Amino acid sequence: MSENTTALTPAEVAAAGLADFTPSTPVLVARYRTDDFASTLALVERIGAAAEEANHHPDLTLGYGSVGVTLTSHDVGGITERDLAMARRISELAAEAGAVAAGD
Ligand SMILES: C[C@H](O)[C@H](O)[C@H]1CNC2=NC(N)=NC(=O)C2=N1
Repeated sequence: MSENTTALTPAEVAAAGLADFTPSTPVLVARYRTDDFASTLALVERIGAAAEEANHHPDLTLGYGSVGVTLTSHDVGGITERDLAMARRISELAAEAGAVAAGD
């Protein structure tokens, strides 16, 4: 396999000594389509309440007919069980709201 199709390990990336670039932390991402801004805002409100209850917060991108969700555990710089649990909860809330996950 050529060197252009082999995934580098984090150590190999670090050893590259790149000047302006750093590896990003692993994240979970989802995108949900909604009917309009008001329904997106209502879903964001419910996601926010769940995040406050769990004390584990996603990054959200709110749009007219969609919301983007990114989950990672900032304190450890990676994906933890907290992210998996919040992803499951957000999927439940989106389904209850009739929001459709991109790719579905
Ligand atoms: C002080 C507070 O408990 C921490 O900052 C919590 C808040 N919500 C959080 N959310 C996420 N995604 N990662 C964290 O590490 C985190 N830490």
